[in-house]
Amino acid sequence: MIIDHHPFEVNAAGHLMIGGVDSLTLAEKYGTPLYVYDVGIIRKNARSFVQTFKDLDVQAKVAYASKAFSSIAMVQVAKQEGLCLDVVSEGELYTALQAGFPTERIHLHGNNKSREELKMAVDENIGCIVIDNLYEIQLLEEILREENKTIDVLIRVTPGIESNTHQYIMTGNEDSKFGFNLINGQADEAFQLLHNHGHIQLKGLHCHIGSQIFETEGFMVAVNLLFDQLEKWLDQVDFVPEVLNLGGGYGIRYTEEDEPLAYHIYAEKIVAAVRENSERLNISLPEIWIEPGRSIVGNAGVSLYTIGSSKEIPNIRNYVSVDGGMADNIRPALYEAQYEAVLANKATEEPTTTVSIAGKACESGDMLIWDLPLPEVQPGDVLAVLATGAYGFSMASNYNRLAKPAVVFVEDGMDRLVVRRESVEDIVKNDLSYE
Ligand SMILES: Cc1ncc(COP(=O)(O)O)c(C=O)c1O
Ligand SMILES: N[C@@H](CCCC[NH3+])C(=O)O
Repeated sequence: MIIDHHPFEVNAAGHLMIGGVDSLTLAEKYGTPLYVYDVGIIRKNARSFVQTFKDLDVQAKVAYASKAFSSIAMVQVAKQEGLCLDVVSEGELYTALQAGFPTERIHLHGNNKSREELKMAVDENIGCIVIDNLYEIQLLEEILREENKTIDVLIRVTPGIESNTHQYIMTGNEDSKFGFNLINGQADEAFQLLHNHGHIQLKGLHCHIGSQIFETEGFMVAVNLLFDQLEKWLDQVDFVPEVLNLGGGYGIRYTEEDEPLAYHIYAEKIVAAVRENSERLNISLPEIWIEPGRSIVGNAGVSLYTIGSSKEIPNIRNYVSVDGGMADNIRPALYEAQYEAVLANKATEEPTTTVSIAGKACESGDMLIWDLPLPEVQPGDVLAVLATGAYGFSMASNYNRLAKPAVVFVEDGMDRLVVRRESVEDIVKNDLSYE
């Protein structure tokens, strides 16, 4: 059964339960489309990374990559769990500040950070800036000189690894817009500028090899490549890194075909590789940082939709349309991402039909799921698309001027609205008249 691949229960009435609440009650109370998160699952995911490092007795920081899902409530959960926070823009940083997130636990990323974003980071005394390019170094130097301040940084390097994932979400390969390439000497150029800098404290290196990765080999190779470079800097100028950040990318289960590793396995393998290399170089073990995004929130999120019209094309396909689609989940259209779904009101009924789930946008590509086995579908049924917690809300748009759905958190049988549904007034609120 589809529901067996996902961490949700079904009640005696056959309704999907999320965090101890009947999903139909949520659909009724808040309307659809609706993003619902089981906060208990978010906490469990976060703790499995944090606990592994504790068990291994290594200094580590787990930074939640807030691009996966950023909202004030989510940032507050990350704070409660003792995580650090990876932000990549003024908006994500502002969200963190509004959430009261401790600034020293915030890390700023981005391949084109603006002067304003860098200044905001410096003014707020955030914990670390991950330097991506030479232009950024120039901007940051100017700001720090003007303000006579210092800040901790990591150099983001691109190790030249083709991770086993979709081309658009692969980031560590040589031909990438991110970071300084290790192979062609760009990383060395950044290092020469940054080590022994008056205002910039170089703490170590960062690399992120890609996203939705199901094996540990790529992380091992990345660690080895980072250490090959570090060895040179150790020999040349006695540079010993205090921090190594291995990024995020830990894969989750969207469908039955996905076979993710338990999160502790990634952490254990990374620690083993860093330990082995540190021993080889005879340096102390650097602090290990990771930046999981999808693996913290992905499987905790469910998108609820109401079924509307359908179109049967004999011998070809049955289309069933829902009240959302690519505007609230662009991933199927953008990456051909696959999802599974159940009827929330018939979650354990055997499938009797196969339908393709269409969104309501004026776009043929607005399909959420192709060929989904379901029980008999009626208008008004609630469809629950599973594992939509990462890069759904955060990549949502107002295409066709569709309003963004609300977000509800559920924990221990209690539900709470954490992002209000947009209204049509919200959609036109920045429009100005031209009459
Ligand atoms: C630098 C960096 N860190 C962390 C992440 C989070 O990745 P994921 O959500 O796959 O864990 C990303 C996105 O891929 C990223 O680019
Ligand atoms: N947005 C991508 C992953 C993010 C990549 C970020 N570097 C996805 O939905 O899978």
